[in-house]
Amino acid sequence: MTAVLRAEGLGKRYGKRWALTDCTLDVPSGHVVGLVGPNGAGKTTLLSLASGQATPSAGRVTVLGGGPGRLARVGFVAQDTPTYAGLTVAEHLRLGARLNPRWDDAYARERVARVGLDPARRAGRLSGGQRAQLALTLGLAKRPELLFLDEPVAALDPLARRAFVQGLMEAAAEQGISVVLSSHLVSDVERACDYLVVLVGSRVRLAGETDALLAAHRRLTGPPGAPPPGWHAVGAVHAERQSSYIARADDPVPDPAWTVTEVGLEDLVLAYMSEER
Ligand SMILES: Nc1ncnc2c1ncn2[C@@H]1O[C@H](COP(=O)(O)OP(=O)(O)OP(=O)(O)O)[C@@H](O)[C@H]1O
Repeated sequence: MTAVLRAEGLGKRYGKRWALTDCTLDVPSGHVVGLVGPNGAGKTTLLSLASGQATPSAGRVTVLGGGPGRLARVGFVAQDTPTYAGLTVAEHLRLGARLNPRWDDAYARERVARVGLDPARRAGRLSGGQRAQLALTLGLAKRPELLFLDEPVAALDPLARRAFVQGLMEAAAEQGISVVLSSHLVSDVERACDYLVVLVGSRVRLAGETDALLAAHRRLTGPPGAPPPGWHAVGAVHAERQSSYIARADDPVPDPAWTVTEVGLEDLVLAYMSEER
C-alpha cells in the first residue's frame, strides 16, 4: 500500500536546538493517524515539514509519494483553526473556491448547514467550536487526499471536541481520505484514530496500527523489582508490595507470580511519554 507520509532520518533544527530528530516513519494510506506527544514534542514541526511549510535540516519527507509541496492534494488545518475574523462564513467559502482548484462548493455549503453555521455570521463572532467546524469544512471542501490537522480541538470543550472528532471521522470514511491529527489529548485520538505515532522530546517513540500496538503490549503486575526476563518494560509503577509494568509482550511469562492483563491506549501512550531514555 502506498505511504501517505514517509520520513527518513527527518530532522529540523532551530539554532542549536533540534525540534525533530531522526524521524523515520512509513504511514500507509487509508488511516486516521493520531500524532500524540506532550507540549514541545515536535508535532507541529513534523506537520510543518510534511505540508511543505518548513524545510528539513536533515533527512527527507515524502507525502503521497512525492515532495511535500503538493498543496492541491493536501489539506492543512493549522493550530487554533485560524479563520479571518472580519469575513463571514459565506465569504470564507468564496475564498476557498477561488484558492483551491478541486473545491467542492456543494459539499462546503451542505456541511456548513449541517453543522449549524450561519453563512452570514462573521468568523470573529463564532464560538471556538463553530470556528473549528468552519476550518474543518474549508479543509475538507478542498477535496484533499490527505488532511493534516494540528491540535484543532485543544481549546474546545468536551462536547464540541466530540462533535468535531465525530465529523472528522465521518468525513474521512465518506471521502476515503487519510488524516493525520495531532493532539496532546489521548481521548481524542482513542476515539478517532486507528494508527498512532507517539512523539516525545523530538523523537518518535512508538508508531503503528493502534490494534497491533495494543496487542503487542501488556500490563504486568507482580513482586517488587525488575520485570520478568524477556519483557521490555516501557513504563513502571513501583509500590511497597508490588511493581506494575507496561511491557512489550515479547515472551510468555512463566512465573505465576506475575499477573498479565491487557493495556488501554491511554496507559500505553503515557508509558511511552514517561519512558526514560
Ligand atoms: N520557529 C521556531 N523557532 C525556534 N524554536 C522552535 C520553533 N518552532 C518550534 N520550536 C521549538 O521546537 C520544539 C518543538 O516544537 P513544536 O511546536 O513542534 O512542538 P509541539 O509538539 O507541536 O508542541 P505543542 O503541543 O505545544 O504545540 C519546541 O522546543 C519549540 O520550542
